[in-house]
Amino acid sequence: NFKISVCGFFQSALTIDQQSHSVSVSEILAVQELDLESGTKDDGRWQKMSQKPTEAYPYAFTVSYVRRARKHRWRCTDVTFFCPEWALCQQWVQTIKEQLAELTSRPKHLLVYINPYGGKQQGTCIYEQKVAPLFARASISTDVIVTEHANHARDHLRTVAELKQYDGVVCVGGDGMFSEIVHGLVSRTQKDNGVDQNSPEEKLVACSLRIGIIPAGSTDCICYGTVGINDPVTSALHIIVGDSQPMDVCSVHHNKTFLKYSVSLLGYGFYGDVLADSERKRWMGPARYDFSGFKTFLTHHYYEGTVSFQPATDTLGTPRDKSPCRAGCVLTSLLCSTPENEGGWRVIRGKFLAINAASMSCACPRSPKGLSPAAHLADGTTDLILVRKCSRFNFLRHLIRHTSKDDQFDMTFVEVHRVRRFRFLPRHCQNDSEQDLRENGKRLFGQICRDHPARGCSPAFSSWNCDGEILPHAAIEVGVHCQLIKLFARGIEEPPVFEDVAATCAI
Ligand SMILES: Nc1ncnc2c1ncn2[C@@H]1O[C@H](COP(=O)(O)OP(=O)(O)OP(=O)(O)O)[C@@H](O)[C@H]1O
Ligand SMILES: CCCCCCCCCCCCC/C=C/[C@@H](O)[C@H](CO)NC(=O)CCCCC
Ligand SMILES: [Ca+2]
Repeated sequence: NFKISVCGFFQSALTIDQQSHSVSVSEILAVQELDLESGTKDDGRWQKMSQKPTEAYPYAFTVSYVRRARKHRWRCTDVTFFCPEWALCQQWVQTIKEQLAELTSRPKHLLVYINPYGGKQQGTCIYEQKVAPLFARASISTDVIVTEHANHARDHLRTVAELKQYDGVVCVGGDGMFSEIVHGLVSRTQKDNGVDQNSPEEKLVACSLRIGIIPAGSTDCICYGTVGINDPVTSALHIIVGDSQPMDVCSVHHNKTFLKYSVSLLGYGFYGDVLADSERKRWMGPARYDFSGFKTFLTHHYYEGTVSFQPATDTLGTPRDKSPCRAGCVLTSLLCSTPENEGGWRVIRGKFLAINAASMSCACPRSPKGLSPAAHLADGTTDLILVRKCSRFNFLRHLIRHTSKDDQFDMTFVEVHRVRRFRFLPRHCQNDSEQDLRENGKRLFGQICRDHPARGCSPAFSSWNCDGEILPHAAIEVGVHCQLIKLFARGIEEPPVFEDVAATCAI
């Protein structure tokens, strides 16, 4: 009354409850023979088995595999098989091990950076309790570094010898920590390949090491937008199975000098001001964004300037599409190529409450569909969202739509363009040589305005929020580098089919 076959995938028909269940080998995490003589397993999990060996079936092995749970969560589940013969048991264990060994995309050795101060300051605890045991079970070895200061991970990656010994880099933290890893890896790759990051037109060399994110931050929007949930166990399992998700990276330059890379949001005006205010309230933890968001909404500052951009006319999608980027997305599977007919530049001058460039959806627990719901992770474009000066009431309507099904772009004062490159020049910055002088003066004026808000007084300059970090200049040039990095992720899977599986079965 049972059948097991291996034909590209491992299949078992369970005798219990007459249920049948198949698990792809690619989603098996580990196989372990049970030591029945001592009556227990190395890690004590023996107690959890719902059925003990019988005289007829005295040998057993356990397969750990990925089970899909609610809301894109993955969990590690064990199933124990009992065998009548020792040799049969051995044969199964060996066969499964051989099949697993053929999965060459799985990492064996990882470099892990933990930010102990990100989010709710739980990074170390999350890694030790939830992630390290899973890596150990999957026989992944690690070198772990708990960071001691900001940019520790970035600078270590830039200089560490023998980076090639690793199959990937893992960061335990939030978007800021991920950004450090991106800067470290991208800079290192350009240095190793003799590429000058200061040239905005330069084609950058893609990084070969994949990056894993164990979410332990405040927003975790990169993790949320590439996995579908900010859950440490889910992310650890995506790393173990060796998923790979390419991602675009924007380079930001000022005056032909490299400033920063951005993977999620470049936001001037509203999101820049929220961030600038919230940085002074880090002690509040993730709640600082709600506080500063509310405060910034009330101040209702607008900023004048000129946005120039190169529309991505040759792409298959638009920012108003109804279908979001999901696992197996066709735009992501296309190879990046330099468009043959790069379109001309468009120029828009105006007064803006917000200028946002979203290279991915920027979905996060605060806004499950994100700033640009149809943005793609790896299509070589960013969605440029311009929110013109409008009433507080209308801006509130726009913001609230980020949290509902309504279209936040379907408003007269909002426009959105899918672009490959853009520039921003704040008003009063007429030429580059004058720029810094003017910026410093206006920044001072802006600060006075901020500190003593008066009716009709809006500061001349905001700041750019670059993936959660403030940029030192308002005038910037941005270019998208298609699929410059790869993550241990697969994009957000479509809603899973629920499965129930009994924990024990017989061969
Ligand atoms: N040991 C450390 N001490 C102080 N700061 C650190 C340390 N390690 C990393 N950092 C910095 O802390 C900043 C914030 O960290 P992280 O991104 O992990 O959390 P977060 O800001 O709470 O979350 P999010 O970025 O998702 O909003 C990062 O920019 C990083 O450079
Ligand atoms: C009245 C209800 C209004 C609700 C409006 C909700 C709109 C939320 C949109 C969320 C956009 C998140 C963009 C992500 C940016 C990250 O790169 C960055 C680093 O973590 N986070 C922030 O800057 C933190 C920025 C946090 C902003 C709130
Ligand atoms: Ca993109």
